Amino acid sequence: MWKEENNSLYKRFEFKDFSDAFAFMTKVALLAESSNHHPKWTNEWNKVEIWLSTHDQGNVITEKDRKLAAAIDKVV
Ligand SMILES: C[C@H](O)[C@H](O)[C@H]1CNC2=NC(N)=NC(=O)C2=N1
Repeated sequence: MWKEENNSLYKRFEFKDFSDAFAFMTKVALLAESSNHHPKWTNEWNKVEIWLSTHDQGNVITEKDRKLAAAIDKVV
């Protein structure tokens, strides 16, 4: 479930190991490039944390963030 936190959509993902986490990140990177909308994220071994906001609109949550969040949920 994505949470609204400090004007961002936030979600934490956990995988079996680093390889699965990085495979997920690779898919998200491709989604981000094709929509020209990029996550702020961290990765530590099997965990990936993602924050989505729209800088161009002054760092607020917009439809672009909601669309990317929905697309990310589909590639997990
Ligand atoms: C110039 C370029 O279109 C912008 O910087 C894009 C790139 N990726 C982006 N990603 C995110 N998350 N928010 C933005 O506002 C944004 N803007």
